[in-house]
Order: sequence, then structure tokens, then C-alpha cells
Amino acid sequence: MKKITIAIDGFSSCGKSTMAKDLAREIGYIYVDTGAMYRAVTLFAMRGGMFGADGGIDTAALEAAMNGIVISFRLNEATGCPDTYLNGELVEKEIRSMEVSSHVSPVAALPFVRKALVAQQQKMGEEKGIVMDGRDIGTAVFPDAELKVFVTASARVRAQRRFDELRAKGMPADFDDILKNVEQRDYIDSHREVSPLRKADDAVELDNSTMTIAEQKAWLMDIFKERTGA
Ligand SMILES: Nc1ncnc2c1ncn2[C@@H]1O[C@H](COP(=O)(O)OP(=O)(O)O)[C@@H](O)[C@H]1O
Ligand SMILES: Nc1ccn([C@@H]2O[C@H](COP(=O)(O)OP(=O)(O)O)[C@@H](O)[C@H]2O)c(=O)n1
Repeated sequence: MKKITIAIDGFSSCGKSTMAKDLAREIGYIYVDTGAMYRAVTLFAMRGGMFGADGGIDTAALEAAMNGIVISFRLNEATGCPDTYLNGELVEKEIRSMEVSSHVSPVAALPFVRKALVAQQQKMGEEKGIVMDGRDIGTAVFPDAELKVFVTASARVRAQRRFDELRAKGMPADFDDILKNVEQRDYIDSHREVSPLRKADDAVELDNSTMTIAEQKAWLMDIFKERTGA
């Protein structure tokens, strides 16, 4: 069967990667978490002391370093999911920290960061057979994707899901901080100048506030089958 490109966009922590990963595994497509790429660049900038005390970014230093930032994914046999590597180092856990979450959106708003990462993402999807999740996949990375989904859920539901996840991983988590972070990132992501977060005109919208993981997985599989005749 002819492979297609699947773009899953939406607000922070609403279950995009859970849906995307499940679908990719089931249909044998490659899965790419583009948020992990923006998070890895942010971790690099944090480690390099590129954030001032006021949270401002040394954009000249980051731009000069961009060519030397290599982000790659390798399959983790135990989880069946790709892990993120930054210049060869496994950073899957570090990039999910609250500290990275609270610095990532301003980094992702920088045009030179987006230009570099979008080019890599487009290369990864050249052969199709890819499920990619993020904020601008259906609008900027793959505007011609055959299937586009835009996921939403209430901010409180999303914050609770992220809170439960961090707690389960034994990482520090405070519900109010997470809620504030989720709302702040949604605002910055939706208002930036370059490819802001928005639903592509031809995307199917899903509010999964009251859906289980199994229900949203089945919903996505049904649409995939409908679109591909599988
Ligand atoms: N429908 C759902 N109900 C409950 N928890 C969910 C649901 N979908 C995803 N989750 C959980 O919510 C958290 C955030 O999901 P994730 O897929 O990482 O979101 P995103 O990629 O949009 O940031 C994860 O811990 C995930 O297991
Ligand atoms: N395609 C993308 C993906 C993520 N991002 C940025 O990266 C951040 C982290 O993305 P993510 O998908 O890991 O965020 P969560 O929803 O998983 O918390 C987002 O808040 C955006 O600022 C982006 O700008 N474009």
C-alpha cells in the first residue's frame, strides 16, 4: 500500500505523541517527536549558559552553535519508542524536565532554530511513511500531508496528565507550576511570528479531554483506514 505522511499538531501535553507513537508502531511507520528536537536545542543552550538571569537568550551564541548541534533518535528496545540523543548523548529524561519546559518556547520562536529543525524534519519525511507530531507539522513542515490531526483538551486536563506522568517517573512536579507552564507555552507558541501554532484548514480536530488513551488510539486508526482504504 502507498505510504502517506501523517501530521499531528496541537496544544501542549494533550496526548499528541502518545497517539502518534501508537499509530506509527501499529502501521509500521517512522515516528518523529519534533518537540524533542526543540527541547534538545534548549537543553544545549541551558548547558552552554546561553540564558541570562532574566531568561533572555544569547541568540548570537546559539546561532553560532546551531551547526554543531546534532539531534538524533535511536529505538529503545525496552520501550519500543525512539529515544532522543544530543550530540551522541542520551538526553531523553533531561529534555522532559520542568526546567527545559519553561525555557523551550522562546527558543522555538527563534527563526534560525526553526529553519534548521524544519529542514531536518522535512528530510526525515522525504520517503513518506512517517507520523510526525508538533505544532507546525501540518502548516509548515508538511503542508501537503495526506492526514492532518489537530488535538486539543482543556488546560487543566493537560496539566493533570503531565503531572501524573512526571510523578510516575519520580520527577519533581507541582500541579500549579505545570498548569502555568502549559498555558504560557500555548500562548507563546500561538503568538510567535514564525509558523505559530494553529489548526491547518484541512486538519481534523480532536478534543480528547474525556477520551481514554485506547479511545483516541482507535479514533486515529479509524481515520487512517478511512484515508488510505487500509
Ligand atoms: N486520553 C488520555 N487520557 C489520559 N492520559 C493521557 C491521554 N493521552 C495522553 N495521556 C498522557 O498524558 C501525558 C501527555 O501526553 P503526550 O502524548 O506526551 O502529550 P503531547 O505529546 O501532546 O505533549 C502522557 O503521560 C500520556 O500518557
Ligand atoms: N513542531 C514543534 C514542536 C514543538 N515546538 C516547541 O517545543 C515545545 C515542546 O514541545 P513538546 O511537543 O515536547 O511539548 P509537550 O506538549 O510534549 O509538552 C513546544 O511548547 C513548542 O514551543 C515547536 O515550536 N514546534
